[in-house]
Amino acid sequence: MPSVLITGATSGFGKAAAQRFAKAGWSLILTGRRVERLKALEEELSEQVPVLTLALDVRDSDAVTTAISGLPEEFLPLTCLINNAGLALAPQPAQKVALEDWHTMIDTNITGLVNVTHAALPLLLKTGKGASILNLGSVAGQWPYPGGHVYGASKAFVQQFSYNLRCDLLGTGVRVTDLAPGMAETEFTLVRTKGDQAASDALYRGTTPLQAEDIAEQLYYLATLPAHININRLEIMTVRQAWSAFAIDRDPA
Ligand SMILES: NC(=O)C1=CN([C@@H]2O[C@H](COP(=O)(O)OP(=O)(O)OC[C@H]3O[C@@H](n4cnc5c(N)ncnc54)[C@H](OP(=O)(O)O)[C@@H]3O)[C@@H](O)[C@H]2O)C=CC1
Ligand SMILES: O=CCS(=O)(=O)O
Repeated sequence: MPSVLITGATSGFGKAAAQRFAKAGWSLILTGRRVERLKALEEELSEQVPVLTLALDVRDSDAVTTAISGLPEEFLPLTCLINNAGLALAPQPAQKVALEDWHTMIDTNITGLVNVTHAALPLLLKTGKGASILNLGSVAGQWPYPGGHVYGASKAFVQQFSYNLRCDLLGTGVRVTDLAPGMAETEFTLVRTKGDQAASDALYRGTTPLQAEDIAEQLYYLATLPAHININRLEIMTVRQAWSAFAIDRDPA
């Protein structure tokens, strides 16, 4: 039975991915900080497949290394790592943002992802052919927009780190993908606005955002491709989202 390690499984893409991989019979290693949610997910899915939950903050490199290096034999070999835990904060312009918010995004989206990858690499290399690292990037990593500042930059890191990993893992059979979604309705905007439910509802109202299940389906597709195929980057948007024109600063008329 293949096993998948999913960071940020307590909500959104991570939770939907746990449900999707469980449906296909994969063993699940699920992480996140919210213990109650992990417990609820374990209760829901352990009737279908073996589930191991690890209450982890991905920013804590010692905790990450200890947990992943000590995975029980029952959950090995590790076939897929989904580096999903992440967040955006402070949608205001850069000049109005608290430095702490920038640090939180860097510590989570960059350092956290690197911590988990470093700890899981020995296990994935042991699995070799057919193993995958699926990194949650974002359209924000490629396309700038107002208020994107450190969030977009952190996702650009995810893309380049994914590509560079590909170079080093050549010959090992381990695949790496930067999965880059556009607007998707999860708790993402609630977190970004520090709990402003009205702002979150307003963003998704009157359109058709991607749903967590859409991304989970892509993750499952990527993890189960024939072992000789590596999709380097997969950018995915709702058909109701596209780019916009350059902004121009003009003199008053
Ligand atoms: N929704 C969107 O529009 C898009 C989202 N993304 C990316 O997809 C990923 C998932 O986002 P999404 O599902 O939408 O958002 P959610 O807010 O719904 O889920 C985020 C998950 O990340 C976990 N997480 C956050 N910080 C930490 C931390 N320090 N340690 C461990 N886990 C953490 C949360 O768990 P807990 O709080 O329990 O720790 C939660 O399970 C993120 O990387 C995001 O940047 C990319 C493109 C589009
Ligand atoms: O990564 C999230 C999608 S967006 O808010 O940057 O469009």
